Amino acid sequence: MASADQLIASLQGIDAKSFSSEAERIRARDAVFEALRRIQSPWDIAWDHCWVSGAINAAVKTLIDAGVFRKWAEAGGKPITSTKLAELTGADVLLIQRMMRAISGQHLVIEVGLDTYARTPWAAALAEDPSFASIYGGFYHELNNPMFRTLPAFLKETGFRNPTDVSRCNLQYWLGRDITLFQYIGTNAKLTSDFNDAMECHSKYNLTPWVDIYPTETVVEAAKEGRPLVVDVGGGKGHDLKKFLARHRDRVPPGSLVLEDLPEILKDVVVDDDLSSSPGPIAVRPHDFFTPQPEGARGARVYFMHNVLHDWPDEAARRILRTLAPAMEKGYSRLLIHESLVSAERPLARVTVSDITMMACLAAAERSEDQWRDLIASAGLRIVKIWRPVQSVESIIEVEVA
Ligand SMILES: C[S@@+](CC[C@H](N)C(=O)[O-])C[C@H]1O[C@@H](n2cnc3c(N)ncnc32)[C@H](O)[C@@H]1O
Repeated sequence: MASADQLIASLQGIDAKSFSSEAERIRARDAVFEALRRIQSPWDIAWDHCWVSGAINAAVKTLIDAGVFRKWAEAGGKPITSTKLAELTGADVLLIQRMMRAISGQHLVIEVGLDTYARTPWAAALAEDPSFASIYGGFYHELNNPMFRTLPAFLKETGFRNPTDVSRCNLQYWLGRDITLFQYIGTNAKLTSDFNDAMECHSKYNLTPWVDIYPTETVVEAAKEGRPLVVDVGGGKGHDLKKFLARHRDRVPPGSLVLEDLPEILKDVVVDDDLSSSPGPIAVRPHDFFTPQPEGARGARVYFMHNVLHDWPDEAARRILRTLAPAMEKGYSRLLIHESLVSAERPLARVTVSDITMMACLAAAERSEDQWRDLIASAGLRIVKIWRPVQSVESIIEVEVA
């Protein structure tokens, strides 16, 4: 018989800082989650799925919109009552009390006294990192979560076929419009900015930075003069180029890091807010990756694609690669595909959740190593090496012209 007291005692005092490395933290987190599922009754699990997710997302979004986390931080971030939070935000005290009780029940804040709450690292991050708070904004709240509502009906209506047509998938079924995901995001400035923030957060919190996986010193060492160093294809806000820049600032000539994305996605992107030089190291170039690379972006040492190809079914992904390949110099240029690999056995839960997300919004998929090999070979390219960090969600597939 397991002793609840013993178990509870062994879990007391554990937090994210209790482990010797990030890989150890993730191992422990996954084990605790697995144990939780074994302890939960079927009803506990259904309760989490069908009640908790919706109610808590709504409470969190309401508290963010009311300014609770921001005002709490401005007031010093110490334990605080709901009454004080209502006073700071001008919101109804009863409403704030109910929302705070709800998120406290999920251990998102800690009840330390009567109606008094302390911040967790999550609650502090909502105030300190605006892009983290915006995850609960236009992208997830207005798009990512609601689009799942229609996925089962769409799959039923289409005879439970695996979707592969990006222009006739669940997104169009849900929206009732003939529009693809990135076109739809581009129609709304707030959604575009929230989407870019969400991608930045993935890049910041969901994985090992690419410069810690791939030996980026080889990029600067081998660089040919007058050529771009890194072209970030579909690079969003440019957060991955900034990681490279932070590592190699002294060895990056002006304009040699090229940020490419659709014009509407790049419209409000600022890459050089912390850089005084002009022109800065990062050149922003609107570009559609279904068209050939422009003159200034050819023959680069590295073409970098982070979470781009998982947005596209095989045929479109092959077209993107075949369109890019002629810009690569054989024996010199590398394509770094920074993506998840679905393991044959016990694939990471983050990857399988992302797989269903790709299915729902783009009729696309996360790929296994074999699927990546087939796709890359079919575009006239070959894999040099797969850099696969321990316990990390995403790997780097290093590719060159075959
Ligand atoms: C999942 S996001 C990844 C963004 C960024 N690489 C990152 O990892 O945060 C995919 C990116 O591809 C861009 N994209 C979609 N279609 C494109 C196209 N036809 N040409 C260029 N970029 C495109 C999107 O705007 C988006 O920024």
